[in-house]
Amino acid sequence: MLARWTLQTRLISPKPCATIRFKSSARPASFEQDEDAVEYFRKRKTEWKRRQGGSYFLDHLILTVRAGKGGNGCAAFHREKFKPFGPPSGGNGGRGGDVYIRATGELTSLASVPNRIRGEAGTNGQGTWQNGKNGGPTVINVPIGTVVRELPREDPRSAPDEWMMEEESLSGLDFYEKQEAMRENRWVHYPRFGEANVQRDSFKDAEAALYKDERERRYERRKRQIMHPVEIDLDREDMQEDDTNSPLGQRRSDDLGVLIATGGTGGLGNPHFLSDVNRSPKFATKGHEGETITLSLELKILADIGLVGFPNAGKSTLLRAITGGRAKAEIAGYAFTTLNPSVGIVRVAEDGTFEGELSSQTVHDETIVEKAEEAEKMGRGDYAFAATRNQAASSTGHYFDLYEAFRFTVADNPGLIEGASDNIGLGHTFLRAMERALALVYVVDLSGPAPWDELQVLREELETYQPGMSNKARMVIANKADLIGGAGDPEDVRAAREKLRKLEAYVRTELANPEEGQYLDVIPISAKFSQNLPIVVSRMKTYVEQARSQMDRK
Ligand SMILES: Nc1nc2c(ncn2[C@@H]2O[C@H](COP(=O)(O)OP(=O)(O)OP(=O)(O)O)[C@@H](O)[C@H]2O)c(=O)[nH]1
Ligand SMILES: [Mg+2]
Repeated sequence: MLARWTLQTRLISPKPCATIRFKSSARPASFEQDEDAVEYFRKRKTEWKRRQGGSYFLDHLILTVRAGKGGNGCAAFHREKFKPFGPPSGGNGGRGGDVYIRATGELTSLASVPNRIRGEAGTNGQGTWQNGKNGGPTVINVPIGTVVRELPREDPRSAPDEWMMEEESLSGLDFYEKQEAMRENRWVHYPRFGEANVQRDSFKDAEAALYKDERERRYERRKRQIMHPVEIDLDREDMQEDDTNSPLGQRRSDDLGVLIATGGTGGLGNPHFLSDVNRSPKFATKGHEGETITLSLELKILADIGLVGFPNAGKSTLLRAITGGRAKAEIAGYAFTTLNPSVGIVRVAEDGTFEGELSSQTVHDETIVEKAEEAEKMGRGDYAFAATRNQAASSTGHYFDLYEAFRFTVADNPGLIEGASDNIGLGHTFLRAMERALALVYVVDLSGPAPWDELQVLREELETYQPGMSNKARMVIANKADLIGGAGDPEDVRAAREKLRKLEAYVRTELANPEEGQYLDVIPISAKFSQNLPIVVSRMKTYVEQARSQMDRK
């Protein structure tokens, strides 16, 4: 009763939450023991992730780009001894920086791309005809294979452009207030001449011309958005546009990629408004806002193999085990530990050994246990004489950098549960990453009461997400085999064998696709204790090889 009461007060009153807002590493020891608090924070984190609707996953991102704002023009007059009325001398503002997008082989996911990007602003013009400096270009680096699409303006996720933002800020004002606010956004006045300026006909003419120009710009921008929305398939590293300002046939010296948003033009200095009727213009214009564009970035292929399984089946443990601990997937004994798909690279040598196999003695325990062990080792000073990863590898005759013959990527996913299609758990969003995987692998907990039921749910959920998707599944990994069979008691071993056989029978009758001659392999393993992994890796390697050769043939 007491436990429930504490949980409820946390939910309604913000104060205790505020006091326990620290990083997991900085949590006091007592925090980990307060199971209610841990449970509450975990649920809140899962809920938060779900609300994002998958917009920040590694393979998909909604990105708002605003190119740089142009610098303001300057209203100034030349001052010189014996020349009381010098000519207007305000410089123009610098152009705002453009934003480009470029594919690079150095990245493998969209994780490093921020979801808001602002181009560099141009600087303001100054007196004595000094123009402002142009903003430099901003380049967004994305992995090769990224498809970039512009979201239409009607899409609720797309960011408002400068005119929509202005409209919003002016709502509720009367005509004169609006007029004043709009002038404020567009004009720079010579000190103390603001009120006098706006009365003059020359200013009114200039203002009419400015609005006309703005309407044209706005029309052109909207027309472009409708007729030619940005859609780029960045499948090569050297894609770049010719620089329209460079002499014919000459390429831009720097590889900037493809232009996606142009910077705003700089404001005009007051000399621009010099005319027969106005010999002393005391106003200049402000710089234009840069182009705003909302893009959806999608990575075509994220990983070769996708792991699909219930929460806690041991997917993250498996990924760590087959990558030799390089993939930093978090492992814990509660559901939805993994909130984002993460990708690991499996490296296989010529003789079929893989990196994780070299450290087959390693136990991949829960992250919190591993961290505590590491800290203890560190405290004892054990690391001072420990072999480095390369030394350890060379003692077994393997330098992976030298003998690596094949590599493929495996994605660890958040857990999938029954009803994911109704947005229970993390929903389906992360399965998008798996849509284009070359092969899928089911991971089930063999120690559970009915692993075959899990398989059925997984298959149904895949099919609900995308009909035909479950055909990509090639293997069933029966994890946690160490937990069944007891301590070698013949009766327990027999029961364990029986269970495995039942699972195999289920897979053969229910999951196979005999028309295509496809039967799924069932492989019992223990990811935690790295048992029976070589066979898993060699089968995965075969699937990837087959799928790749089929892709080449197409
Ligand atoms: N005994 C035993 N325990 C295992 C094995 N594999 C994983 N576990 C344990 O099972 C629990 C869950 O493991 P995770 O790897 O976090 O499971 P997951 O499928 O990634 O779970 P989610 O991220 O929540 O979907 C942890 O407590 C692991 O230590 C295994 O082979 N044997
Ligand atoms: Mg996990």
